[in-house]
Amino acid sequence: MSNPAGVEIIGPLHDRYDEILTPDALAFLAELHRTFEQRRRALLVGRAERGAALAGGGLLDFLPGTRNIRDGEWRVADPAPGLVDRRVEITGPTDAKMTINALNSGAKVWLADHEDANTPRWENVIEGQLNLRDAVARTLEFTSPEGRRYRLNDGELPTIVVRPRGWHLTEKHILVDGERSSGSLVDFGLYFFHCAKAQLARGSGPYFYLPKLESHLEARLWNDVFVLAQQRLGLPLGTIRATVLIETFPAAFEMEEILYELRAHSAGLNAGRWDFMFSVIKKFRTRGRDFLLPDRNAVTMTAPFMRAYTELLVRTCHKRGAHAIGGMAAFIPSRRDPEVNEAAIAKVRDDKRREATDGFDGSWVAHPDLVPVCREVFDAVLGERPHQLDRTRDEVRVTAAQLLAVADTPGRTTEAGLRNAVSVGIQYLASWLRGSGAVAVFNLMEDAATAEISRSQVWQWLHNDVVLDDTGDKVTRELVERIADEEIARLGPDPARYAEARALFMEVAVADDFVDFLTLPAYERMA
Ligand SMILES: CC(=O)SCCNC(=O)CCNC(=O)[C@H](O)C(C)(C)COP(=O)(O)OP(=O)(O)OC[C@H]1O[C@@H](n2cnc3c(N)ncnc32)[C@H](O)[C@@H]1OP(=O)(O)O
Ligand SMILES: O=CC(=O)O
Ligand SMILES: [Mg+2]
Repeated sequence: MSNPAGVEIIGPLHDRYDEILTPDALAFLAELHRTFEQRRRALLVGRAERGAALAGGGLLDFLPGTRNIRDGEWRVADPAPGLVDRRVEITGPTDAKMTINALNSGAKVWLADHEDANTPRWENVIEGQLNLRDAVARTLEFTSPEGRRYRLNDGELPTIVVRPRGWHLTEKHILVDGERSSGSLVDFGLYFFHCAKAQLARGSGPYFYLPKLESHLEARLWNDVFVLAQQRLGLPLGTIRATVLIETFPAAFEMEEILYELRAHSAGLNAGRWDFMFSVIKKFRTRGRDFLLPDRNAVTMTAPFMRAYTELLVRTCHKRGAHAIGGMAAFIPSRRDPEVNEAAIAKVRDDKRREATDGFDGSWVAHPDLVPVCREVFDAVLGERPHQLDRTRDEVRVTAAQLLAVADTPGRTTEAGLRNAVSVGIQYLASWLRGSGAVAVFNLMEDAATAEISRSQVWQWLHNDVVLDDTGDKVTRELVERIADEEIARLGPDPARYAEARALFMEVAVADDFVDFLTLPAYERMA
C-alpha cells in the first residue's frame, strides 16, 4: 500500500512495521503535522527568547496577565477510569521484556516511556508502538535470548500512560511535505490512533504524560492536539487524559495556567525533579553564584527551592481537584548485592514517605522491586482512600523568591562531584548511543534527565570559573578533559568504545555555545 500524499518513510521497514505505519495512521500524523507544526516551531522560538531574557539578567515570576486564572474558581475534570488510584506508578521503556515486566509488577499505573528512558532510535519508536498495541490487546509475549519466556499476567494490569517525546525533538524518519515530523506528535499520534478505542473498550482510555513543557501556551497546543485527535476518531471531548510534568523552571511559575489550559483533559501534575534541576541550571547557567548548584548528589528534595516547588505543586493540584504525583528517587535495588539493595530500599522509602506525608497522591518507581515499597508507604497514609485530594494544603504559601532561592542549597562543589558528573555523563551517552536510554550507573538510575544535570553542571562550573571546595582547583576545559581520560581509563581496558560518547559529552558540557538538550546532537549521530 502506498503512503498518503506528502508522507515519506525514511527508516527501514522491518517485520510488522506495516501494522503501525498504515496509510490511515500516516494520514492522521500528516494532518497533525500540517495543523500544528507552525505553532510548535513558534513556541520553540518563544522558549529561546525567554531563555535569552533570563541569560541577560531577567528573573522568573508568576505571570501578571493570568492572575484571573489563578484567582478564579474552576476545577479540572474528575479522574478518568484507571486514574483514580495512582499510589504506585512504575516507569520504563517500551521494549517487549520491560513492557511485560512493568505490566506484571503490581503497580497501579505504568508510564510507558518514549522520553527520558528511551533512545528514540527508529526501531525503539516503532517497535515500542507495536509492543504497546500488543500489550493493550493482551497478546504481547517475549522470549529472551537465554530462552526465558515472558507473558502478561491474567487479571487486572496497571493503567497504561504513554509519555511521548518533548516538543523540541523531531522524528527524522517520517517526513511530511519534506519536513521532519514532531517526535511528540508521532509518539502521541501512533499510540492514540492504534490504541485509544481498544483502551476504551477495556474500561481504560488513551492517557498521556506530557514532558518538558515550559509554558501554559505549550499546554494549550497539546490541548488543541487532543481536541482534533478526538474529533478524528469520533471520541467525546475529555476522553484523553494527560498528566503534565512540572519539570522546567518556567513551568513551576505556571502550574495553575497549565492545569487550566488542559482542564477538560487534565489528570494532574507530576514533580519531575531531575529535569527540573536541569532546567534550573540551564536557565540561569550564566548568572554566577546566585544560581550555582553544588555537587549533583548533594541537591536533595529538602533543598529550599526544591521544597518550595513540590509544596506549590501539591497545593496547586489539590486546589483544582487534580492528582499530584511524586517523582523518581534514583536509587536502584540490586538482586545481587543485599547491602546495595537494603540501602536503596531505605532511601526510596524515605523519599516516598516525604511525598505521601506532604499530600502527594502517588509516586514513581523505576524498578519492579520498588513497587511494594512505594505501595506500603502510600497505603499507610491513604488507607482505603484512592487519593488525598481532600488535603488542600491551604496553609502553603510559596513565593517567587522561595522558588528562586537556588543559592540557599547546602552542599559543596568538589572534584569527586566533577568526576562523577563526567563519568556518569560519558557512560550514559555511550548507552544512549547504543539504543538504551535508561541504565544503572554507580547503583543509580540514569536517564536523559539525570544525564542533562551532569553535563550542564560541568558547563555551569566551567563557565562561571568555579573553584572546587576540596582541591582549590579552578574548573577549566583542561581539567575536564584530563578527568574524562582518567575516568574512561577506570572503566576498563577498552577506552576506544567510549570515544564517541566522550566527544559528544565534550560537545554538550564544555563548548561555549550551550546546547539546549543533549538529545539533539545525540539524535543526529544516529542512523
Ligand atoms: C527522570 C525520569 O524521567 S525517571 C523515569 C524514566 N526512567 C526510567 O523509567 C528508568 C526505569 N528503570 C530502568 O530502566 C531499569 O530499572 C534500570 C535500567 C535503571 C535498571 O535495570 P536493570 O539493570 O535491568 O535492573 P535489574 O537487573 O535489577 O532488573 C531486574 C529485572 O527487573 C526488570 N526491570 C527493571 N526495571 C524495570 C522497569 N522499570 N520496568 C520493567 N521491568 C524492569 C528487568 O528487566 C529485569 O527483568 P528480568 O529479571 O526479567 O531480566
Ligand atoms: O521526568 C522526570 C524527571 O524527573 O525528569
Ligand atoms: Mg523528565
